[in-house]
Amino acid sequence: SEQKMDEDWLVFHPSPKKPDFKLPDGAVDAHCHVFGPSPAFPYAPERKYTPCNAGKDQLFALRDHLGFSRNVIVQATCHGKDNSAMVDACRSAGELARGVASVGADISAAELEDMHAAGVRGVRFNFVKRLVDATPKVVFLNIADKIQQFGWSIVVYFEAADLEELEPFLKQLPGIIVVDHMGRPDVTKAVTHPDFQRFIRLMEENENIWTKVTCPERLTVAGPPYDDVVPFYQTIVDQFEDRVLWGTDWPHPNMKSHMPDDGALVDYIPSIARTEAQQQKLLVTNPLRLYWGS
Ligand SMILES: O=C(O)/C=C(\C=C(/O)C(=O)O)C(=O)O
Repeated sequence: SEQKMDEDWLVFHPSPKKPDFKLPDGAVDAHCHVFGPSPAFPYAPERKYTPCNAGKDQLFALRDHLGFSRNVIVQATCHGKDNSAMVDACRSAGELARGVASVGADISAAELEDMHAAGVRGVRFNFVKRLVDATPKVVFLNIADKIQQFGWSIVVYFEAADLEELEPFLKQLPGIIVVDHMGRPDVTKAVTHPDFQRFIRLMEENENIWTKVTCPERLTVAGPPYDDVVPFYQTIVDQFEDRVLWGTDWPHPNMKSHMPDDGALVDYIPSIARTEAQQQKLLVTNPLRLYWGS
């Protein structure tokens, strides 16, 4: 039966603007999701929120509207370990989409092979307490070992307060690790604050750790135009331009303060990556290398 979205859920922007910023040819929206539509693709019983339906056709229409060529579709916690909506979207898009799945320790090589054939190229380990219950780290280490044969990478989602405790675990993970939203820094503390400097040092000391310079709407305290968040992105892009990715985060789960216009988010890119060379790496070279092996 139909699963009703949460009362306080903000639905994605119904008519995003055409961006003023012209995306480079082949640009990749490297962090986005598909939700349902339920009941065809039901939400997980263990979920901590129930989203609006936001299916593959709407995602691909947004891709075309904004001027992107490809998507990396990341499994969201509302679908738990049922990756069917994401895999279906990857299959429909063929070479134009890759996926990042959420799997359990019991995942089989055959299941991984099926997902790889559909375009999945990574797994996601989520540590955000409001989204998931804790998973023993040994489970993640087992999954990390299982995916090496496929050359997959690992997306990790955590909050800045958890980085110190997570750091030894992150350093144990093999392959490329991609941190969602810069590990969610507290932007009321300066870029020079020890907390963000811990994240910078993590990237300095570990060449295999990348990050997404995404979701100013989540990190901001000041609100649009997100002046309090942009210096954090600029610091990361200026220092690690070969290890950054960008994405819309459409359909923007769990936004309560406001719902960004996806076209307006694209227009922030030139303030995040201030040179054409940085924009080319952020939007094309880096995601193609990581998810299309080219
Ligand atoms: O979409 C995001 O990256 C952020 C959020 C949600 C998820 O990632 C998810 O449910 O998997 C959030 O911060 O609520």
